[in-house]
Amino acid sequence: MPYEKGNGKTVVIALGGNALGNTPQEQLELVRNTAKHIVDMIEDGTNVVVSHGNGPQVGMINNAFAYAAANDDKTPDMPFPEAGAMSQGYIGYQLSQAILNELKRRDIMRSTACIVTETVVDEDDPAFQNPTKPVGAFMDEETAKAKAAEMGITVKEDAGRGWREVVASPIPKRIVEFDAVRDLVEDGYVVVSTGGGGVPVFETGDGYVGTPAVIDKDRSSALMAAELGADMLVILTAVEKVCVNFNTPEQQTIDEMDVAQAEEYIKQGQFAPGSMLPKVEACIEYVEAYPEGRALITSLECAAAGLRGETGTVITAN
Ligand SMILES: Nc1ncnc2c1ncn2[C@@H]1O[C@H](COP(=O)(O)OP(=O)(O)O)[C@@H](O)[C@H]1O
Ligand SMILES: NC(=O)OP(=O)(O)O
Repeated sequence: MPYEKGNGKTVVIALGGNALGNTPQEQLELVRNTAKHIVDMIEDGTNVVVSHGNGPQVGMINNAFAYAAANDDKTPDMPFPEAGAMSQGYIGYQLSQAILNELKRRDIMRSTACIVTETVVDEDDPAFQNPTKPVGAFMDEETAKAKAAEMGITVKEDAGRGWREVVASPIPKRIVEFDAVRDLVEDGYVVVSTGGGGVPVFETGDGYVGTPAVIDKDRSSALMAAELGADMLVILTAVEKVCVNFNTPEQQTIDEMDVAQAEEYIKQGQFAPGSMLPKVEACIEYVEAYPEGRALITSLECAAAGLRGETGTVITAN
């Protein structure tokens, strides 16, 4: 039987950490639930490109290889870009399998395709001088500072939630496999791509070369959504709506904001760096590049309702 094509909107979904959990085993359980919410959108005919985070996972892979290589002579040193590609591979495998199983359960004739994706970054990006992207597990301050001294890594406090290793997070310039993603979407595939923002690569005279960094997946998703001319960028995280005065007695949810209002809130410091700020910035980048589009920030559980315009925070160009 031929596969169906979506006949509705095209959306790029960026999945946050709560959709994936902390270990491969926990993730396998969680992605089944994540897949249900994604397939709720597909069932309405929506064409979906799914991207996902990889901060905890690439940190875990990197630490595991570093530990093993330091303690035996059989384990090779694992370059960071390869660790990033491994994280895309196993997360993408679990996600696309869970989505495919859910599609089959509902007798929806769509199929999935998972692409290990590279994203071009600029060698002169100032991010390489100032690491900001949290990777790996949370630590207490003492452990984090001891690891930093022992291993020469940079650690920072992450939005009031503990300490983590940080690596450079350069700006995504171009998604290398973009044409393949577009063609697959046009052919009706549910595409998992740009995981972990894509493996960061430099474009050199000799071709693409991986570099040790982690791109913010929300920014790469914004780039993908703008290039595709997607109707919506959907950023799914742990909160139903973005707030002002977050976590204070004066907290208020935001239903909708245009770029000017969002920039005003950014000036006021309403969105925490390393968590909500890059999400709002990614939404601004997308609607500025593609003003017909609408960006939505909401929770996984509210995703389908958010697409119907019933909840979440919507960001528009004006
Ligand atoms: N102004 C804000 N409004 C809502 N949530 C905020 C705000 N500032 C910070 N946050 C926090 O940011 C978190 C989302 O960032 P993070 O957990 O890093 O993303 P991800 O879901 O991609 O892993 C929310 O769950 C919330 O705890
Ligand atoms: N690459 C990336 O943005 O990962 P997290 O969402 O897990 O931080």
